[in-house]
Amino acid sequence: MSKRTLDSFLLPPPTSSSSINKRTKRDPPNHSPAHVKSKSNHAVPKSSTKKNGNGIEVVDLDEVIDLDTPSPSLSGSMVLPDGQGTDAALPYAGEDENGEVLPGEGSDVQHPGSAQDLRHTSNPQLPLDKHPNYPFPIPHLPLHITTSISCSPFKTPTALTHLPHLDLLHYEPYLDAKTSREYGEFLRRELPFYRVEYKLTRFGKVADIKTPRYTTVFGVDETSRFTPDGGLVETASGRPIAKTKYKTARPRPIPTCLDELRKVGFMKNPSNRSPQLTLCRLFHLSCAPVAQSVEKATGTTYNYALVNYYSTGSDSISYHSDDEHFLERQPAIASFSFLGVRDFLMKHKPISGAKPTTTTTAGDTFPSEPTLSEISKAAATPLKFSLRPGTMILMRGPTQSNWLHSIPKRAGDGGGGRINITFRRNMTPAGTENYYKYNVGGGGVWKWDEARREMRSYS
Ligand SMILES: O=C(O)CCC(=O)C(=O)O
Ligand SMILES: [Fe+2]
Repeated sequence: MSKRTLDSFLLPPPTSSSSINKRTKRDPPNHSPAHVKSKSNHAVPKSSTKKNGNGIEVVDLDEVIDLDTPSPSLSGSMVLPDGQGTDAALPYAGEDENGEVLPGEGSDVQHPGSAQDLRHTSNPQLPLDKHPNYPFPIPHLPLHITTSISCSPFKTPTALTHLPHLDLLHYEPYLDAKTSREYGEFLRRELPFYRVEYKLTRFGKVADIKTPRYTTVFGVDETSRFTPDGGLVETASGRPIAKTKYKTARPRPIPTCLDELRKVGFMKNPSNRSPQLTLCRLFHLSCAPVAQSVEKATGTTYNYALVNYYSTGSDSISYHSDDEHFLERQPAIASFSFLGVRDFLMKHKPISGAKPTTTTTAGDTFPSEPTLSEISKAAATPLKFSLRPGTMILMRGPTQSNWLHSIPKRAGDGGGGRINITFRRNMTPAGTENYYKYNVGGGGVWKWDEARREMRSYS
């Protein structure tokens, strides 16, 4: 989420329909996998519509989506990535600020969190990465998790296109239960998280915003994409980026992150600006296998991964849409859930004005052009998904520009904490700034304490 998306929640939605449903040359060449089960043009069964505690009608999609679809046989239908079998994680020691590889052994690093020996998380065949200015060993994603991810998706997705401007693939699940649990635990245990605070000026008043969840982000830059070997970056070919100010495809410095690291003593040598590369490495090792799998499954490329951790039921994200100008025109956003189960609500933005034409990415057409009353119904009747571990939702086509989504607060511990990763394709430097500002930005540094099973503050 970003300030802009928060604004788009607080402000009345745009009334012009001119920005809706026009496909441009920049749109990704989405394809619909042949095995997608379509729920397009099907009315939602009445029995799935219930009133929630506030008397608002909610369509419970768990009763609409067929959860019992047999999985593709792992020998017959698995999606094998190119180069499968070559482990994503190679021995690596970090880099200096010029991108030179640093020696991996002999570091005299003192670990503020040294009680945590993270060795068990690593692929036993590979040495741990270290970096003199980052206090934790940099683990490799265990090989069995990488291998299992490369055999995903585990189930065929259901396409939901039965409501105006909705174009969504629902993988229930995308990763099998064991892989989901181990991967979710790996991400929670190994990634640095932030509790971002920022000021928001609205109508002349400045509000102090405290983001009600833990966040972290990994991106390469807007000209690049994840690489199969978990290495640094590879410039995307054939995609001209107008006015890019970056000459080389390298991870960006993350000044706010560096300041935080310095403040809390993560950096022993402040003149060395390399920790961000180390963190990029960590993210790359963690996320690249999933990014590659989902690129293959959905025919879209990604260059950013945003991670949310909802530690209790009080952590949440309010209604917003991810339709910022720095994403592609009709962005495809792949959203994964791990560990605790939380509700995901979606509702159509209230639209006034001319009727838009609707064609879904899957090529289906809404049976008739949606009427204003169909749109208002979709705006007044939220859809509810229970996001279970391993689930993936791909929101694409006109969905982001027309629908809002949220993870509401709920009583209790939020299922023991939930991890969410969204993969996105950022097109401009402004997107990079935005992502780092609102997902790393100001506010404290946190890391999971495995012994106490809670987030630990390093601020
Ligand atoms: O946690 C989720 O499933 C949603 C996260 C989200 O909407 C976002 O990060 O923009
Ligand atoms: Fe979102």
